[in-house]
Amino acid sequence: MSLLKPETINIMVNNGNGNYDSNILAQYIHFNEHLLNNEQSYVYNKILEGIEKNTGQTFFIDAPRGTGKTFVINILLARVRKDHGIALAVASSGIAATLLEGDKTVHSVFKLPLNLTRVETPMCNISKQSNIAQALKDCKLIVWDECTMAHKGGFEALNRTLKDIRGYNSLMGGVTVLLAGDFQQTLPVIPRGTRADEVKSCIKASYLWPHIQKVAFHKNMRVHVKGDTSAGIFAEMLLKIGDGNFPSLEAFYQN
Ligand SMILES: Nc1ncnc2c1ncn2[C@@H]1O[C@H](COP(=O)(O)OP(=O)(O)OP(=O)(O)O)[C@@H](O)[C@H]1O
Repeated sequence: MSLLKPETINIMVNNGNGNYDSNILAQYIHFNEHLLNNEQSYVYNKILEGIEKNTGQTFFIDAPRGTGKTFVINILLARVRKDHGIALAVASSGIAATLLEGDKTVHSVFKLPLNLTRVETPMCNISKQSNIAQALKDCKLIVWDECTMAHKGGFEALNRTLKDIRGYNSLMGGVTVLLAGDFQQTLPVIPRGTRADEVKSCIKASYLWPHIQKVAFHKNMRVHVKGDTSAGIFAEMLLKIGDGNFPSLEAFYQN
């Protein structure tokens, strides 16, 4: 059988029961794995090793816009699913979720409580008899994109729930978790809250944060691979805004 061209491969396709076509996924991996740049490759292999050795680590990829976070995540998802493993992919917002296979928001999949600020030890609203509980028990990888927008209580609720459902008292119940996001974009939104309230509620302020392995991407692949210089200018502008070094639009474009 001849190989499909990368752009014709749709790894989103499954048979509706969550079963993926291993041949299609193998081709997807074949076409894309060797394209990974050095920093992507380092992170990809580190996470893959964690999954294969079942080390139960939680990783955070600090990835500014266009550095290939979605690209790497989708190859990791394909790697797990090709071998019929369960990999769950969620995002904090609906828009980001559409870029990941699975197309689900973290609230809809993990049934996060809505009153995170008022409950001291929140748990996800998942019954142990449900299908999602079974999937959480069996899964090899959980990806949470845009986690930087999430309230730390949601992250802690997931940790508590995974420990309970999987019956294992280590971080995230021993499953490999990949968090991704960019703290220089959107922080959690706290209704009528101050800037300090937002900083206090983001996952960096969680007691779990020191236990997470941090890795980072720096190279803007929209510029390097796609030659999209305007994406580079926009990304640079976002970085300056995030660093608090953005004077004004006029001054930015004059430099
Ligand atoms: N190693 C690579 N080889 C070829 N293309 C790549 C590589 N890494 C990323 N790309 C391409 O670069 C573009 C940006 O990558 P991607 O969408 O994964 O970035 P991102 O970090 O998720 O960005 P954003 O946060 O803006 O969504 C995409 O078109 C992607 O296919």
